[in-house]
Amino acid sequence: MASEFLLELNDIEAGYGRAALVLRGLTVRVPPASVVCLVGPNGAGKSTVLKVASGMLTPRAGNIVVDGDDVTGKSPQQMLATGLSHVLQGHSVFREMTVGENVLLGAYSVKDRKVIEERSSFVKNLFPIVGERWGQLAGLLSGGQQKQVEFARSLMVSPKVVLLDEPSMGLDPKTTTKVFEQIARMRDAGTAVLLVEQNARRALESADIGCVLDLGKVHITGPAPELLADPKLGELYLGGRPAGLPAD
Ligand SMILES: Nc1ncnc2c1ncn2[C@@H]1O[C@H](COP(=O)(O)OP(=O)(O)OP(=O)(O)O)[C@@H](O)[C@H]1O
Repeated sequence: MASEFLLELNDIEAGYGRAALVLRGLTVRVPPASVVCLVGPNGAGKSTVLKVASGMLTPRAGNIVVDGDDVTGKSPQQMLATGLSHVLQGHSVFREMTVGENVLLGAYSVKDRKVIEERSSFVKNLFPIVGERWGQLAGLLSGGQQKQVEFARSLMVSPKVVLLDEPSMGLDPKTTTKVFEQIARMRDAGTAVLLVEQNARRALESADIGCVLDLGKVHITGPAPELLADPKLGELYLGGRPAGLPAD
């Protein structure tokens, strides 16, 4: 029987070295064909959640389940092999390499040339700019186009869930809108997405499910439109009231 969730982080406790815990009993679940968005104040632990999910940080308690299999304690390479692909915060495109070379880096663990060709065609189709600029230096692309190269690279392992850390960072509002459209395309093409964002309101507008993280726990989770419409949540975490709502 297929699992109800592609990724489950259950009751996770995690932190860095001897410092106090950052995550204190956090639970996040990602259903198939969904974009789940984690929002919360600076330093709440959003990026730490993704590091735990991708095996960069081993939790001190709790478990990680991918499509029904407990994968807690696996290395980043093993997590990638189980179907979790992490796109880190900031820009990770190699500017002096071509777009194609950047994308193919994501397929370094894939040995079958035919599979690599099939997946290359898939990402070129999903992100047309990647196909159009395949042979050009990646450094010549705009910030939003480079993001698409990063997304394409992450899809070359055919992941179950892509983990996106602040995909809108450094992008102007128009480009941000385009990047969120590309994220929805990834979901529609069959890859679930867990993303974290500072730009909470904008991210929730494009997400299916929202999770509000504070003090190392998820305090509220639900359909993103409901979270967006909640005036209390708006004031506390989303930088103001929903549009059109009168003041008390
Ligand atoms: N490598 C690290 N070593 C030690 N502490 C760290 C490390 N990375 C993060 N932290 C600490 O963990 C806490 C949570 O950080 P994290 O980056 O997960 O938060 P965040 O919610 O993503 O923040 P932001 O929105 O500002 O990016 C912070 O107090 C931070 O200082």
